Amino acid sequence: MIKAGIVGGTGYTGVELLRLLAVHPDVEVCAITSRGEAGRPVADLFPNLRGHYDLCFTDPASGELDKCDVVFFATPHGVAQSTVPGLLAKGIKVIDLSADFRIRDVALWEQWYKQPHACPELVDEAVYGLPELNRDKIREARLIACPGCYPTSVLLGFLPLLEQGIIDASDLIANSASGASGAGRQASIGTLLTEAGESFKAYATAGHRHLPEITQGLQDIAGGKVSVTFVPHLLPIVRGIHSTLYATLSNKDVDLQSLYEERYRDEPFVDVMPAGSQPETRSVKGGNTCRISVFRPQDGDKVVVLVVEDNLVKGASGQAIQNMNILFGLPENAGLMAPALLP
Ligand SMILES: NC(=O)C1=CN([C@@H]2O[C@H](COP(=O)(O)OP(=O)(O)OC[C@H]3O[C@@H](n4cnc5c(N)ncnc54)[C@H](OP(=O)(O)O)[C@@H]3O)[C@@H](O)[C@H]2O)C=CC1
Ligand SMILES: CC(=O)N[C@@H](CCC(=O)OP(=O)(O)O)C(=O)O
Repeated sequence: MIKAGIVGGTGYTGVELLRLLAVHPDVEVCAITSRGEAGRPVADLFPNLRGHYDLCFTDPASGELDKCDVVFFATPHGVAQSTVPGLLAKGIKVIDLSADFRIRDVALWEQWYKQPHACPELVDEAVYGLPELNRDKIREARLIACPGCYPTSVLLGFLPLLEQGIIDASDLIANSASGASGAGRQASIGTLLTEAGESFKAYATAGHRHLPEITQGLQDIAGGKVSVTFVPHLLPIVRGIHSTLYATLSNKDVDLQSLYEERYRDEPFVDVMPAGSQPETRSVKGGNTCRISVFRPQDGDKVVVLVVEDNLVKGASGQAIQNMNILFGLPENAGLMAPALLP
């Protein structure tokens, strides 16, 4: 039985990890931290977990994490990097849901995240936790940097086209939208029902911190320079990411549907939908599956890729558990097989 710890247990990705791990056959959660709720039973704060956990929150500095085999960081940026070196030195594996170790160019990370990096020496060692791209490296990792929810959708959507080199990589467009839970439980006023409800808007249009992560990932896939325009939007829903991706085909003779079906045929959590499908976020709510459909409107030279995922599952906690399964040699879908919740 793998002993898991969670730092940041009172947040949305933290409680999502608890929900998913509650039914994981090979994992026992033995520590979950909160600075403000230490001593309080987890199920007090999250009644959906009653009957599943007898655990109480502990302070992050309590030392409880030392008895874990793996620790998940479900914390804001800048938190994991101050604790990770000590955990790794004790032989504990780390799976970080924050952006602390995703961007290899530390100066670029510091520019976008507006803080000095506390352990730049670990950035090059960290493995970017997108299984569909890095499964073999994840298997051997000590430190895994889970992708952001938007980057997960954009990278999986563009991946087959860039791998085959059949699009102009100098002019990619990613129009993405997220449910309000993407901002986290301690979010700003902007995601309150009274503010976000019955409305739809773009944000960070001048530049979002996912741009360098998305660019790095697309360039890793393409093996060369990529230029992408990324515009996030806020949806008046709780969960869900919808990305609409645009590119110009440099080769119009490729059967796009077959290309996507072939590339993702053996991927347990990428569903290439039948030609002409319109993926909906409600079809992935609570599940770890990312659904994709691809179009070439009017048989022209543009390709449009539609991608949906649950930002808290494939976009965060589900993908983190998928990475843990790979890391510990477990069935990759262990604890992740429940279908999405619909309606
Ligand atoms: N929400 C989403 O859809 C996604 C989020 N992410 C990333 O995952 C991480 C967590 O996000 P999310 O769950 O939404 O965030 P929340 O704001 O919901 O939760 C943050 C958690 O971190 C804890 N925390 C805050 N500061 C510290 C600290 N200094 N030391 C220890 N714990 C701390 C808080 O616990 P307490 O105050 O009780 O100690 C809280 O439980 C973030 O980096 C986010 O960017 C990634 C993909 C998707
Ligand atoms: C709606 C909303 O606010 N979404 C968040 C995305 C959260 C996420 O993906 O987490 P990382 O910051 O770890 O990448 C945002 O735009 O910042």
